[in-house]
Amino acid sequence: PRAHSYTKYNSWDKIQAWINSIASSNSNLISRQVIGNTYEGRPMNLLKLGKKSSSSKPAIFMDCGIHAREWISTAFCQWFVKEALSTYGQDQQMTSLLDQMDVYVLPVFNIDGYDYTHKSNRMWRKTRSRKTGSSCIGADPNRNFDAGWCTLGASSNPCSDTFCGYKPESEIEAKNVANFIRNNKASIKAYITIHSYSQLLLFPYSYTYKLAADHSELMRVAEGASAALRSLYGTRYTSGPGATTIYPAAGGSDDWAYDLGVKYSYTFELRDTGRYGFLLPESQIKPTCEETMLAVKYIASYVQKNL
Ligand SMILES: NCCCCC[C@@H](C[SeH])C(=O)O
Ligand SMILES: [Zn+2]
Ligand SMILES: [Zn+2]
Ligand SMILES: [Zn+2]
Repeated sequence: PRAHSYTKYNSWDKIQAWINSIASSNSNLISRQVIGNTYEGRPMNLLKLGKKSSSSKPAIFMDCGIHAREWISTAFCQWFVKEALSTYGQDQQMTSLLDQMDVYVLPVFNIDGYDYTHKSNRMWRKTRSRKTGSSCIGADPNRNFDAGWCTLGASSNPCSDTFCGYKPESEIEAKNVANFIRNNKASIKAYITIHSYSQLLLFPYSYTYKLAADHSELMRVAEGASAALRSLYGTRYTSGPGATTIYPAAGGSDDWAYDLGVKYSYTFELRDTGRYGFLLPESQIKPTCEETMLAVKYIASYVQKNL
């Protein structure tokens, strides 16, 4: 059977095998922990990148694949891990980052949904949770966090693609991630969540039109990261608060992390702007990931300088 490839959209089985092998590839720089299981019982593997240290280091938390059909997002987290390990020791910025901080990477947040897009419905977005009383399946994890929950830009209809869930963190995947971040909030300085598509770099708030207390700083960093991204292939991103830059949307992981105190909280919407949309060709995985590396490294180095 086809092996794992960084320039293909890997099935969940390939990604799980990749996680197991890469997590044991360099005990000084990477380790793995399971933060809980998905609704259908798949283990949520969190990778921890960073030079091993007996004391706890400041950290960045990045997740991919909240939405099942956004395959370029999941591909990016795999790419990031590969780049981090392969450029540590050569790339000054990555070496400094992993020496000073830890980077937690959740390669696939919504594993059940991701597997479902490979096997059944390519356009599935939500989790695959079931509840008696409704024939419709799943909730939108990015509407299920306890941040203005279900007030706007979300639906209380279980059949909607933006169903907010029966209560905040009703989705076990969201609860597992929220628990981890809550338990580690003293060290987590930044939260980055990867989505597609539209080429946007968003930050809080989406649950209100009110500007965040740190709006101007978050905007400056987003502009710098977008410029870094554009420097490689000229790809243009728009930066701004979610509510006015894309649409109002309550219950998002970024807004929740920000209100918890994780100041540098960003949502990426990767390529493209609609030509292929969620069906971005595999030929664009490499360029998309390379340009996104520049933006993520820009944010990470800014966080480092402002510890
Ligand atoms: N917290 C919401 C950030 C803005 C919306 C992001 C998109 C990604 Se597909 C969405 O969840 O609809
Ligand atoms: Zn998404
Ligand atoms: Zn999106
Ligand atoms: Zn590279």
